[in-house]
Amino acid sequence: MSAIAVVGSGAWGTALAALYARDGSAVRLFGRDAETIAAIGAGRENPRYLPGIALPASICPTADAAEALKGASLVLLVVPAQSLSEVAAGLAPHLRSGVPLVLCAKGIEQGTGRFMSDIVAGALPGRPLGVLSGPSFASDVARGLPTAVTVAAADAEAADALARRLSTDSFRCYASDDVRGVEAGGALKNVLALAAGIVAGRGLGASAQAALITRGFVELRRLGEALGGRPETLMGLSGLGDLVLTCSSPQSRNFAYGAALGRGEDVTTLKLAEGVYTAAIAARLAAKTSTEAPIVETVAAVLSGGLTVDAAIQRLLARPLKREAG
Ligand SMILES: NC(=O)C1=CN([C@@H]2O[C@H](COP(=O)(O)OP(=O)(O)OC[C@H]3O[C@@H](n4cnc5c(N)ncnc54)[C@H](O)[C@@H]3O)[C@@H](O)[C@H]2O)C=CC1
Ligand SMILES: O=C(CO)COP(=O)(O)O
Repeated sequence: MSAIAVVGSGAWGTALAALYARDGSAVRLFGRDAETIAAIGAGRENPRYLPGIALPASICPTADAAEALKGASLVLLVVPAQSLSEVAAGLAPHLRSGVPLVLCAKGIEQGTGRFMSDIVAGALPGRPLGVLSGPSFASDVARGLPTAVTVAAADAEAADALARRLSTDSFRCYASDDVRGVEAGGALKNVLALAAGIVAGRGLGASAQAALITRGFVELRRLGEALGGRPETLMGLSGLGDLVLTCSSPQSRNFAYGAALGRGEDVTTLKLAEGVYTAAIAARLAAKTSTEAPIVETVAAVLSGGLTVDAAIQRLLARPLKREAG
């Protein structure tokens, strides 16, 4: 099989590298952190981001972008959303034309409101793009546990081809031509997972948790549609599917971050929680599109320090009553 280059050697990049290496692809894993790259090469483990999970010996880790991308027929971009613009621009000299880029981050660029596909279309114009998103914890995928995700491309046949290429025996990819819907689902579920974590951390109970997830999904769907996604996509793996996963498991870094906030703990040492960076811009996009998104707005206000957790809960509960379908 042809070579896959994975750009980003954090938890998700390492997991995807392990997935495709086990599936028989030649995989090069590029990371900027030479220490982590050396550790992966020497110990067949990513001690910083996926400790305790054995990685296939066939993964070729490298800190050299040119080496990683040389001859690759598929490139997975797996760096955090706020770094994607810088990383994509740095890859330009090393990328062959026509090689598909698959965007695996879940977020919205803070300063600009751009989704991942907009960022890469700007930094690397004219490249075929796909977006991969859905319920998939890195540690599950790295261990070979099964899941299903969505792979989107603007052209339906290109999406079908990418989904075939990215599917393995344990990783089932559904194709979609709704790029924005898939991106919006992946980005917004992180903000709602923060809210679900806050509810859990504050000890508000399972009933509140279910209510929050359900109303959170209404917001994900409403805002996702306002931003150009289709309802059926937002009800799919990248929206509802990933929302269910991350709102119900402390394995989610966003949920864990929210839970720590809910318990009143220090959050400064916690792992990357993309929702922390997406919340404010998602709230701004809701305002810009006149979309009602009270949970997203409340999460943004708590994160900015404008609202305490208790005041946030009171604010959501005291909203004017309304019809459920509205
Ligand atoms: N961890 C998970 O279970 C999943 C994560 N994702 C998404 O994948 C994206 C990446 O997440 P993780 O790998 O989990 O994060 P992580 O925090 O584990 O790793 C981030 C990696 O990106 C690298 N990086 C950061 N800024 C960089 C820059 N400017 N240049 C080069 N490399 C840079 C870091 O060195 C690190 O290797 C996020 O958007 C996340 O939402 C998606 C699905 C599952
Ligand atoms: O997106 C994910 C699983 O699908 C990972 O979620 P967290 O970033 O909250 O851990």
